[in-house]
Amino acid sequence: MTDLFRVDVFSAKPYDRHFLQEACKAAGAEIGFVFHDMHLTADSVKLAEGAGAVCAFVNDDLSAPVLEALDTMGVKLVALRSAGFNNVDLEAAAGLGVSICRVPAYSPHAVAEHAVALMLTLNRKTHRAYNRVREGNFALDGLMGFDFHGKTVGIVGTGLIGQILTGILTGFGCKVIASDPAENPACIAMGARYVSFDDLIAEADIISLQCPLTPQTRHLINADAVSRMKPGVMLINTSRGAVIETAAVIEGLKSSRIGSLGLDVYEEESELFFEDLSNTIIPDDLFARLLTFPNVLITGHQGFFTREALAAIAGTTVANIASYRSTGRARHPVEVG
Ligand SMILES: NC(=O)c1ccc[n+]([C@@H]2O[C@H](COP(=O)([O-])OP(=O)(O)OC[C@H]3O[C@@H](n4cnc5c(N)ncnc54)[C@H](O)[C@@H]3O)[C@@H](O)[C@H]2O)c1
Repeated sequence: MTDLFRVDVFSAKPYDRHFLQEACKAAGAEIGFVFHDMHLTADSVKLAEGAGAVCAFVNDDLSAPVLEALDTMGVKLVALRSAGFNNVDLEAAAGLGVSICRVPAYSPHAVAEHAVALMLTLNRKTHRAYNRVREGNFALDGLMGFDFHGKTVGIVGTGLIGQILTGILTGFGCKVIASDPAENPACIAMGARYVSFDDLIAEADIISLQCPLTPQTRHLINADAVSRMKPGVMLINTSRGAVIETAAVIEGLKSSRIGSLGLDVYEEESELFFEDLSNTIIPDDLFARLLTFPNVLITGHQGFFTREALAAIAGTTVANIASYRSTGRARHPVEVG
């Protein structure tokens, strides 16, 4: 056997194993993956002893203590299988000389289409209709929706995903307004109008969050923002959980200021998502409260979960690692600033 570069993959699900091994084979990369089901944490990091790199996902802990432990073990590369990198202490990584890389784009279509799935389901209540019809209940009471055509959709963050979402929604005949510190000409060309965040939340019938989690966007949707939204607004979050302050949207739902809420991400999701907890008691009371609302639809961070996206994530991850091995620099590094 040739000299394989050992990469320890944390939070590894069967689909991660499959797609990473396929990508490795396709690229002819000399990588030996070691898969761990558990998250990367200050406790589990010791499993990476002897590895050349670790490969991590959205709920893995890459805070300073974990990075220091990796550095002490001689692990100098963290390959993220995600676009977002809010779970990494970049300053600490830079100080230690631990390289971080990510998958900047895999399938923005996957996430944009999932946001639309949440919107359409909440609006036309197909999740409730499915159950009713199976029980022989063909009554329509409570299932009334509205036409998307002509409605104003506010997209917060018009990068790769926000741009695809703009195209889909303008195709529906929606008016798209957007807020983003960097205007995207492709969105303007499709008819989007840039406004301030304050104007967006006041004008939109549907608000969709597509920005990264940063210190500026943490709890962007707080009690004050909710109080300035249109009564009955639909709020969709497929970005990162902590862009929304959960307690504030619960109050917004109770007062009916928020008419419906679709979440693919949740601020405390690392304790919940990606695991089968159906035989356990969920200790998170805010999450449990969200589940009681008929107008709330939650999916467990599955926006990225398409065949095309998983193949692209694995392909870019393998390319990042191979490039780091041959040149000392990953193909898509994440750097401070
Ligand atoms: N649910 C999922 O499975 C899933 C999958 C992939 C990505 N995501 C999330 O979606 C986010 C967006 O992904 P992307 O590929 O479109 O990223 P991107 O970097 O292409 O676009 C992000 C956009 O947000 C803008 N932005 C930054 N700060 C902002 C602010 N304060 N207000 C408004 N806009 C702001 C940026 O200027 C940029 O245009 C990722 O950061 C990630 O957190 C979720």
